[in-house]
Amino acid sequence: MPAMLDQSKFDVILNLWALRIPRQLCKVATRILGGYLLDKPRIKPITEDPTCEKSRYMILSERVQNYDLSDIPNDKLDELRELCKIDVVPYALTLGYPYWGADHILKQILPPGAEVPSSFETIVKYSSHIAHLNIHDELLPFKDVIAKVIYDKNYPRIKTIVNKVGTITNEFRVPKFEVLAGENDMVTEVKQYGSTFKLDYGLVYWNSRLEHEHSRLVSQFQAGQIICDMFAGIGPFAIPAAQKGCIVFANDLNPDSVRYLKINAEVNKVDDFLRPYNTDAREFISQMLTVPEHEIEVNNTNSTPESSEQRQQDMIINRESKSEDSSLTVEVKEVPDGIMNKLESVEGSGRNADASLASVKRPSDDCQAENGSTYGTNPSLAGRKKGSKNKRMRSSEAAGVKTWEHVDHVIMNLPASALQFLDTFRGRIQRKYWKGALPWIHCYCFMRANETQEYVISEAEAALGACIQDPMFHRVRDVAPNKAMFCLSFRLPESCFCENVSNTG
Ligand SMILES: C[S@@+](CC[C@H](N)C(=O)[O-])C[C@H]1O[C@@H](n2cnc3c(N)ncnc32)[C@H](O)[C@@H]1O
Repeated sequence: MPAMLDQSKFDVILNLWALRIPRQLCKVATRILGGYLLDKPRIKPITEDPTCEKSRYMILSERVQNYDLSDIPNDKLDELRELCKIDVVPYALTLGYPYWGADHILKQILPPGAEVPSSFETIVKYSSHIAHLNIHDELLPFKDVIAKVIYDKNYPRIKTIVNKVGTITNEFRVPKFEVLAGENDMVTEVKQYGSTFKLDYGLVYWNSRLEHEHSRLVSQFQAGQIICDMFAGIGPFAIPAAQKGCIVFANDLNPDSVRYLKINAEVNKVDDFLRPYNTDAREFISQMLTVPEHEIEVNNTNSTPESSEQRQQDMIINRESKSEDSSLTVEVKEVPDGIMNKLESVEGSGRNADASLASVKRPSDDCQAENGSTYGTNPSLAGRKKGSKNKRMRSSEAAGVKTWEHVDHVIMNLPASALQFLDTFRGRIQRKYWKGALPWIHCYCFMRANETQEYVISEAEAALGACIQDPMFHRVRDVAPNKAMFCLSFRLPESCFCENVSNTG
């Protein structure tokens, strides 16, 4: 319900002077009176003359206080008198509710000293938006009037005003909202860089303030790499990664998030590059990294252990059968050149560890040949060629990918508890089947003012049961005065291979 607001309370009446000037001379008179005309935002100093069609009122500024215009220099008045007869009239200007900004009005409504809710998160909805307020407890009695003012002052850009109710306690990280003003419609559409996201703001997690972080992390991925997103939400990492040509396995426990994730994959035309899952993150990683029974059987019937030559042969056969199956095709975007970052340069050193794969053609090999730099680590996708414009591919890129053989990056954006999920990697990967370097883990976490990076690393190491080499911290944003969100990136330690740990979970 719209709050009652006596708008006349905000009227301020300015008693000014105006000059009645023939309409056709207003332009010249404006030049002469420069600095002495009314100068207020959104108010025109030239207005209708209610008594005559052929003339206009030129409203003088507050500094002109006298009827005899003695506040205006004589040379200006002389010039004006040469132009026409000067006719001075009193002019009362009312600055009312429509004139004032939300900040000015709220300052008058709220108790003295109260912090005026000046900023709010805006969720874009084509041309209109949802404004998400975070009204502090002491201002809750004023929530309706605050919402009404913000609505009035931002309509039609903003069509719905919501306030977060209570703290987020549910595992899906979805805040509870109450609609305070405007349409009760939480389904919206957001654009971030080149991606479009549909979502129901009342059912799924969304935070526009992470836009830069989504883009920062995805900028470190290369086309053809395999990405696992354990807490994908509606896809703000997964969709842009797939748009870049990565093969993305994206999971979320919230069925509504997964519903929108699928919609967004379609909207952005990347459903061939993204496979959605709706399960617990531990179960998801288990599915991704555990070698399936049938693979083990196939492997056991062949000579055991599989030789590196056989593995290479398998991959070449895989690749050939992929390219033969061209009945369903999609177009693949060209991969931008010249992307080389810190992660990749570190990656280059680890990748060569698996020399047995050296002769298998990889996307990275193509890059190497062209740039002399080393990208990517994805033997499963051998044959995807950087820069091969409009190359015809199988319709589902994710279909043939064996994630227990290789994953390049794992994203863990559940800052409140992601560190505790790291135990799921303990002894999960079988060295015998794994190809190339171990994945990069990007684990989001909160750090309070009294906590240190060393503390966070010790938590991560305790969960992993392994020592982390060269951890990298990136400060994402401050979430409270004493609390910041970080991204901890590191290469999964070799000691996480299942042969090395007792807990093979
Ligand atoms: C902080 S949000 C991040 C969403 C998205 N990655 C983003 O950056 O906007 C965390 C997500 O994890 C999901 N989630 C919470 N617990 C989970 C679990 N045990 N397994 C899988 N997903 C979970 C929530 O539903 C939520 O969508």
